[in-house]
Amino acid sequence: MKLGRLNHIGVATPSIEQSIAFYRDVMGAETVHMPFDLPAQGVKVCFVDTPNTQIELIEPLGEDSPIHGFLAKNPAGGQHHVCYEVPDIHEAKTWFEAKGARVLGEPRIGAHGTLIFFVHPRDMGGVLTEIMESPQQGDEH
Ligand SMILES: CC[C@H](C(=O)O)C(=O)SCCNC(=O)CCNC(=O)[C@H](O)C(C)(C)COP(=O)(O)OP(=O)(O)OC[C@H]1O[C@@H](n2cnc3c(N)ncnc32)[C@H](O)[C@@H]1OP(=O)(O)O
Ligand SMILES: [Co+2]
Repeated sequence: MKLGRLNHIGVATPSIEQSIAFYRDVMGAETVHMPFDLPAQGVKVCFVDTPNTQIELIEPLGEDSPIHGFLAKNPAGGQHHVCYEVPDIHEAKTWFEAKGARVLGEPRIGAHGTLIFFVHPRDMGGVLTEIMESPQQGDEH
């Protein structure tokens, strides 16, 4: 498997609205996409475009959100995960499992509408890593 494009950097926040204001007013973001809920993944999501990737702002959605634990430890939020693109999500899952890394659950639809999975941070040098099947050519990034 080859290291693919950095699709986004996930940033957990207690308030997407406050983080949008920060990226717009302090960081000078020009394109902030409409926030949307991903109930199946327990997060509210907002993508902020940078010239070569995106910031994915994530806020807990529901009692079982997987980011409650992270925000309990980091109440102001923080860098949560990185996401790389792969051409074939199933091949990538087999690759990481063969390397002895813990793939968390089965591939499921992520925020860009393609299949994703996560690899446990303890097996990834401390970085929670999301692997995402590349959008079809021509889709918005
Ligand atoms: C999918 C929609 C969207 C998209 O892009 O498509 C998203 O990206 S949604 C993102 C939110 N969803 C997830 O994060 C799902 C995967 N995450 C998990 O399953 C958990 O967060 C998990 C298992 C990584 C951590 O579980 P928990 O929060 O309960 O923490 P633990 O105390 O069990 O942590 C164990 C160990 O891992 C360290 N840890 C936890 N979170 C992170 C992190 N974000 N980055 C780095 N390290 C992390 C934690 O400190 C513990 O380390 P230890 O050395 O044992 O103290
Ligand atoms: Co993500």
